[in-house]
Amino acid sequence: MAPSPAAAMPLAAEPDDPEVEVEVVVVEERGVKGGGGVAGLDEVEGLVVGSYCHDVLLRGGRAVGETLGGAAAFVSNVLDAASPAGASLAVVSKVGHDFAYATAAAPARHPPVLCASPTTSFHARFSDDAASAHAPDRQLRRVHACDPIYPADLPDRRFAYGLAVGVAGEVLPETLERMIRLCRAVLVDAQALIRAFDGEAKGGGAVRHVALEATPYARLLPRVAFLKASSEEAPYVGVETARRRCCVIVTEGRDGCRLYWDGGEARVAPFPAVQVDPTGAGDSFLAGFASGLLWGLSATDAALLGNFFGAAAVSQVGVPTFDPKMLQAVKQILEKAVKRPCTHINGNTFTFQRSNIHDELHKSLQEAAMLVCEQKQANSPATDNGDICSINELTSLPS
Ligand SMILES: Nc1ncnc2c1ncn2[C@@H]1O[C@H](COP(=O)(O)OP(=O)(O)O)[C@@H](O)[C@H]1O
Ligand SMILES: O=P([O-])([O-])O[C@@H]1[C@@H](O)[C@H](O)[C@@H](O)[C@H](O)[C@@H]1O
Repeated sequence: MAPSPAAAMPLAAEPDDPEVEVEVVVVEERGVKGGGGVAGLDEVEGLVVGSYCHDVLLRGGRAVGETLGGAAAFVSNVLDAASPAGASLAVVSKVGHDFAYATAAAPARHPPVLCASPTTSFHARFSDDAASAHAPDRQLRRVHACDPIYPADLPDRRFAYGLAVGVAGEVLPETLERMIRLCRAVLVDAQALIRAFDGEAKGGGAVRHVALEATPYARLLPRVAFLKASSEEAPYVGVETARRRCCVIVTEGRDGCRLYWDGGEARVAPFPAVQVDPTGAGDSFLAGFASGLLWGLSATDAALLGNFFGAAAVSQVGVPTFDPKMLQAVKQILEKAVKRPCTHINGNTFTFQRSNIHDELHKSLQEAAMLVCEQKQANSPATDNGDICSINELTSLPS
């Protein structure tokens, strides 16, 4: 792939931070030496920080499903499936002794820390009348909150990249700061930063948003590489201010996404999906995007992979199971598209612009997306992804 010409942005390291300087050397030594995987990766390790949770899906006042949730579950599911060979993952997540999904694929691969407090749990109430792709289609209520993740909970080693993906306020500002010190590049989901929880007394706290600028996270933005927000969250992020500090990606449901960086922006087209449950779309988007960077794509091209996995997520209830044929097809497409054995996460800069393979990549991934739709049509509604109870009304969740 030809390198994108203009906009490039230094990684989020503080030049006078000795810890970060050491990391730059270590990661470059480990990362670009050839031979590892398709994209030339050799032991590139990522760090995912955020807790698994219990999700209860409600419609018309009654529970229609209970599933494993938490961005860490959706994110590790996609990264494990879509990263190039040679990339590995450490997940720092906390749950209580009541955690119901220890044997589900993501937590079994990346076991959480057990705490005395109960597992974080959310009730997601779906409305029947989501007027547009950007309308809030669910109301979230945090019913239980597990312990926060403290800086001391993070492994004491360096990572090529990190994803801060809290859902219930568990990624503390000091934890994000520690991630920034440990990881060469940090990608953040805005929902980890701007959620507040009303009236925690009975029935848990309704999720609302606060302005990012008013939070202790704001000062860390210049050291963050990418900040992802849904269109509902974007006004609280303040895109015009934030884009001067890091690259901001706004996801727009079935319309795809937009990237905003200092000096440019791009719209990235979506993929077809038969939506049965929108939960986890944003999480899966962010992980698809990160895996695109790992493959060596520019940010705008990597967002295609974000849109692809966002679309795949809405096609299933809970954490999706990917068809191996579909995954193989995606990897073949990327192997063909990415000629250069490097990853932008390992380089000195990110590039943002759409490359000359963008449209071709979209077309090829669209064919792979059709495999997801076919898989969806072939499968019975109940999925084997650790659901407590299977849902018989899948298609009645709003699309
Ligand atoms: N109905 C859909 N059809 C196709 N892609 C979708 C659909 N819904 C979501 N996506 C993909 O998932 C991404 C994240 O979805 P979005 O609804 O914006 O986030 P969130 O789950 O955080 O609210 C979108 O940018 C898009 O790529
Ligand atoms: O749907 P999405 O915005 O990508 O992410 C969701 C979170 O917003 C929600 O709090 C959590 O309970 C879900 O399991 C999922 O992680």
